[in-house]
This record gives sequence, C-alpha cells and structure tokens, in this order.
Amino acid sequence: MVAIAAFSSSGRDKPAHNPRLGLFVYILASAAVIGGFLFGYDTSVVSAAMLYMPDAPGLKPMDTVWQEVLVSISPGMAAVGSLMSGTSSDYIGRRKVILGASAIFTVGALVCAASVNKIMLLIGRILLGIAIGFASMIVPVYLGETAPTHVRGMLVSAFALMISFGQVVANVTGGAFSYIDPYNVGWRLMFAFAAVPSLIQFVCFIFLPETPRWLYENGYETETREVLEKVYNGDKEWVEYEMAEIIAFNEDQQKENERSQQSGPVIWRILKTPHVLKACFIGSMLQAFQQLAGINTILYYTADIIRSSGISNNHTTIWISVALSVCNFIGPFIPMSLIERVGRRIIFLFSCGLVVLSLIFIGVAFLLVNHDSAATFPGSQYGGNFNSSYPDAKGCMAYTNCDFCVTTDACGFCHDANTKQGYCLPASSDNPEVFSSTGSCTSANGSIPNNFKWEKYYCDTRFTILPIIACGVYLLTFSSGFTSLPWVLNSEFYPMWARSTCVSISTTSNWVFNLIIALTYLSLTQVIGKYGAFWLYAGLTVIAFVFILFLVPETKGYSIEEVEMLFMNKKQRREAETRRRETVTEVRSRMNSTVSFGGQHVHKY
Ligand SMILES: O[C@H]1[C@H](O)[C@@H](O)[C@H](O)[C@@H](O)[C@H]1O
Repeated sequence: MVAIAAFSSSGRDKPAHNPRLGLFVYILASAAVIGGFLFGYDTSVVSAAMLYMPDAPGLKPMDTVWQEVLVSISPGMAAVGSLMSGTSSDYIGRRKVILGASAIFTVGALVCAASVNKIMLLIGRILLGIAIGFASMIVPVYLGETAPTHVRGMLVSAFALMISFGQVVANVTGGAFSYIDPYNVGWRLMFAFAAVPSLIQFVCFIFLPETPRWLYENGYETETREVLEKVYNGDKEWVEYEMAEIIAFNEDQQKENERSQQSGPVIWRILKTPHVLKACFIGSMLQAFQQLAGINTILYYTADIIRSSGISNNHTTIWISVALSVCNFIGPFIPMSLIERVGRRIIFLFSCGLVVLSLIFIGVAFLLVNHDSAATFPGSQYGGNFNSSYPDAKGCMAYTNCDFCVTTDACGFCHDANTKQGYCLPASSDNPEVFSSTGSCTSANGSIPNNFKWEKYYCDTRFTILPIIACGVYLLTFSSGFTSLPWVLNSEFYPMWARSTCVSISTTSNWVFNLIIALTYLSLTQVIGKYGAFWLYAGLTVIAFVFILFLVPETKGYSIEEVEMLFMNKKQRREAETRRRETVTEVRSRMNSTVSFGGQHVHKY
C-alpha cells in the first residue's frame, strides 16, 4: 500500500471548512443514481418474468436455449455497451451518454412489454442490455467528476445502493404483478414498470449540467465555473479552489503530453503510462473479483435455491426472494455512511473477509444437505418398469443420493414415502414436475402408483432450510462493502484523460465475469457439487482479500486529480510533483494577474 501527502495540483491550500451541500447536489445525485436502479431492476426482473414468459401466448414454445439467450443477452450486451461508452463519453460528454442510456432503456422496456413474439422480446432485451452497460460505466464517472471531494465516495456508494434497491423493487413488482393475469399481462407489466424511472432520468438530465471536468477539458471555462458555483452552493472559496485544481491539472497534463509527445488513441497512451496501466489493471481486477465472489449466482439462482428447500408455489418463491434481496439492500448503507469517515480499504477488507466466511458457510450448508439426503437404490434394484434406454435414464441412475439427483435438470427423485430411499429417474418431458418418464414414478391413469412420491427439486433433509439462511448472511456481508467499493474506487482511480476509457474497461470486466460465472455455475455444480462451487468462490475471494490488502491504495480525502499519484512509484511521483510545481507557479502568477483563468477557454456551451 502506498500513501502520499495530499498534493494539490494548483498549490492552493484546501479550504479548511467542508462546503455546505445545496439542493442542487442532491437533485443531481438522485437523478444520476437512477442509472443504478435501472441496472439492478433489469438484471433481476427477468427471473420473475421468466416464471411466466415460457408459457405466455405468442412466446411459447420457449425451449431452454431461448430462455438462456433471453436471460443472458442483457449482461452480454451490457459488456458491449460499457466498452462503447468510454470513447463516446469523451467525445459527446458524460451527460449526453446518460441521456442516451435512459432513452434506450425506456424504448427497450416498452419493446419488451409489448412483445408479440420471441424476436421482439430479444430486441427489447438487447436494448436494455446496451442501456445498462452505458449506465453502469457512466454514472460513477459522472458522480466522481461532479461531486465535492468530501462526499464523492458516499455518492458513488449511493449508486451501488440503488443497484440493490432496483433488485428489491424488481422482486417486489415481480411478486405484485404475478397476481395480475401473469401469463398474458403480468410479465409485461414487470418490464413496462422500468420505463417510468428511466423516463424521469431522461427528463432530469435535459436540465442537469455536464461535469465540470469534462467542460474544462473541452474548452468551456465559463460553464465550468457555473457548474462549480451550483455544486458548491456559491461557496466562493471552494469554487476558486476547485477551479484552480482543474486548471492546473489540465495544464499539467498538456505539458506532459507535449513533453512526452504523447498522441494517438487513449488506449495506446494508457499502455505506455505505467501508473495508469497499473490503476486500470487493479480497477478491472476489483470488478472481476466482485463477480468471482459469486454474487450473481446467488441472485440469479435464488428461485432454485428456494425451490430446493421444498417450496413449490411460485408466489411464495418470489416473496422469499424479496426477503433475500432486502438483505442485499441493507448492507450498502454501511459503506454509504462510513466511507468518508473510516476510508475505503477498511470497509472493503472487512466485507471481503466476511464474504469468504459466508461462502464457506453456504458450502457447508449444501454439503450437510447432500450428506443428509436419502440414498438411491442400487442399480440392480431399479426393477422391471424401468427402461434404461430412455433419454438420460442411465445418467440419472448413476447418482448416489437425492441431492445429486435433483441438482441435475434432467432427473428427479422417486422415493418411497415411508423409507425415503428412492430411484433417480429421468423427468417426463411433458410434465417434468409431476412424473418421471420411466420407472416407478411414471403416470398410471393420471397418478403415481403405490407409495411413491416424485420430487423434481427438493430433498427432505434436516438441513434443507440452511442454504437459504446462509444465502441471506452472504448477501448481507457482500453488500456491506463488496457491492459498492469496486464502483467507488474505479470512479476515482484515473486521471481525466484516461478516466472514461479505464472505467469502461473495468466495467466491461465486471459484465464479462458476471456472464462467465452465470454461464458456468450449473456445469460447475455438476462437476464439483454445489458446495464445491461455493468453496471455489471462497478461494477466489481469499485471493481478492490479499490483492486488496497489498495493491489497493486508500483514496479517501484526495481530490480526484491527486488520486493518480497513489499509483506512481517514488521516482514517477517526484517527477510529477516537480512538473506540477512548475505549473503551479505559472498558474499562480496568472491567477494573481487575471480575474478569469485561461481567457482563451471561453466558449459557448
Ligand atoms: O455491485 C453490483 C451489485 O452487487 C449487484 O447486486 C450485482 O448484481 C452486480 O453484478 C454488481 O456489480
């Protein structure tokens, strides 16, 4: 870990008092964090909608490939969207990208809601994906560049809090709309609902300003000052200080570019600037680790975990999901309220350590369920009514207990209601939740003969409820730091010229790992069991802990222009400081001789 004394770019002393926040900052932050809400809402609502869409008129038949495509196309397109948003936000500005994201989101939500067939739904999901990709990259940048230093971490944490809030609301609306003709109307309302906040964000951003840093960088000095006046609530001392910081930093960068004859695409410059490359690597790894801790496995498969504890009613499943997502929503209040007092590192390390413990707990819970679940009969006892030539019959028969059996989509457990011991059989293709396709749980005159019972998802054990409790604990610990910190740190790590490109790279890393984890979870559970999967995530999170401990600097209290220095080695820092001092002297003399800085910068915005 590195630590530097706060170094002001302009050489001015930071005002001794904190600026008083005015209504403007609250309006601006509230409108921006709607982007987080849309991100959370969209990633979660699809699970509730998916309970009904496969049987909805116009959409059925919907096989599992279609279902998987419709669910994962949004995170996939979000990865593309976040990658594209870096360059566009440099060219057209942060504000216009937010406007674009909310407009695309509104259209995407309405297209999904009005879908008359699968293709139309797919187009809607693609639009939603692109929009949340844009929003997830640009909102933290927008807040980071606009917020006063002393509340920057808190405001970007509010963005992460809103992701979790969006997920809770998605579950609640999913539950509520599932009572309104869910196959025809309910699932449409679930999508349409999101068009309202996105429209509100769009309207707000017609009136909200561009970030002061982008404005100055692009030659709008008067407008920069106007925005700072509003952000700092007319506090002259702070406005002058921030203005001087932005100017000095900007000039310093220009000088540095001239000196090193840097030109060409930003990505090329990043590759040739070791400390920025290092920051970008660390930022991207933090986003990857966030996903490798398995958060979205828990969120996407909540319904399966609940079902495997014996709850078969869709409504009850949705309401328990709501309770779990509330655990995910409570946690982010901790970083939001403490981040500016105790700093980023402590909160991050604390949450990361607790996540390791709760992942181990989830693994133990699944292991106990597995060990306590009833054994299957040996193959020789499968009996005359079992035909091993049925699809999946041999594969299912190979499982040794109920838990292994029901974890596999194609199989279910047919057991003697008294002894609990049973057969692992392939599920019927017409009615998988009710019958097996062959063996003792096939339908005979519409019901299962003898004393047998068919369970597609559930094993009766003494520990069946434990995984749900463990998931609740995990969500609380994860959301008390891991949810927010990768977003906060990435909004602070980079110098202006590299910020949007690096944030877009790290955000893409978040989405790509999100997709990898979601797509591999089921196969992973087949190979190493559910407990194995969570212990693997625990192992990866231990690596994350060590990574944070040794490589992530504390950014609390540094202005966004200063943070870059934390990634430099001693020599680079000395050079940068000398260069900045020279710039400071120039800027100071100009500040003493002129009222406005850099008169050539006055442009119409
Ligand atoms: O920070 C967020 C948050 O933790 C969400 O719950 C999760 O779905 C996202 O993938 C993550 O980036």
